Amino acid sequence: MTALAHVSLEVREGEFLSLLGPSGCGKSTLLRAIAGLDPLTEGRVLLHGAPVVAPPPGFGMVFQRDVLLDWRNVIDNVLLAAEFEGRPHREMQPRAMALLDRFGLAAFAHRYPWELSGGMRQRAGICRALLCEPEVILMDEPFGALDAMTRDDLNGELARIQQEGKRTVVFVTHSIPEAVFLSDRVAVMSAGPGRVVKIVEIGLPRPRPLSLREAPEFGREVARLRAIFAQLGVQKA
Ligand SMILES: Nc1ncnc2c1ncn2[C@@H]1O[C@H](COP(=O)(O)OP(=O)(O)OP(=O)(O)O)[C@@H](O)[C@H]1O
Repeated sequence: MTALAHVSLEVREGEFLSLLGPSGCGKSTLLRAIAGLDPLTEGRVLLHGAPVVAPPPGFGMVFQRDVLLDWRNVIDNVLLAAEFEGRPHREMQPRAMALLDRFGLAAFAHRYPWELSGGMRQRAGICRALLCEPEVILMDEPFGALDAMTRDDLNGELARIQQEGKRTVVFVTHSIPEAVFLSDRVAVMSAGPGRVVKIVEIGLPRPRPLSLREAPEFGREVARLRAIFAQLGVQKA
């Protein structure tokens, strides 16, 4: 089957771009293609003009389910990112600890993944993705399996982190409000085969506190995206 067709998408340096669309429209496939994780049958992905054929150094990834190693404690799971980049644990340990602290996991640094809740595991996965200060962060529905309150917290934290470092983030989500809250631009996708049908600029100012979600301008952006999906015949994205 053809998972994606005629996708043309430019991600700008330092922007937060979401891939938003219904289940099965190819969001994960596109993200994996960008990461160089899956070979393409046609087309290409370029990073600073050079083709991506394998995960480039300087990419951080967070998946739908955390991929922590059960036999390593939390800080050693975070430090795995340093190992992949050939950087010594000693050098990266303070940063790993600072990240764990920021994500409320300092007290759990020496616990094992099976001793943590789902939200804590996902936070540890985010710390790992951020450890080596990646130029690009790719996130595949990282908060999809979390309860609403944890999801809110992590949305706020992610918005702050992206702003501080002006990092490029490509973020997959089903949730229109989540995409509006986090993004500079939203790539609206539809299925059969997967394609990007529209790119929507989100005109909300930054920084964006969580309370912004109660503001009328936030509701207007959400309604604008819902209307696009309704037009496409997708009731629920
Ligand atoms: N390894 C595979 N082999 C065959 N078909 C696949 C494979 N992976 C994905 N697909 C198909 O490709 C399409 C796109 O899948 P993909 O996982 O990218 O969608 P998605 O938008 O991320 O979905 P979801 O939001 O449910 O995770 C789907 O129709 C899926 O069934």
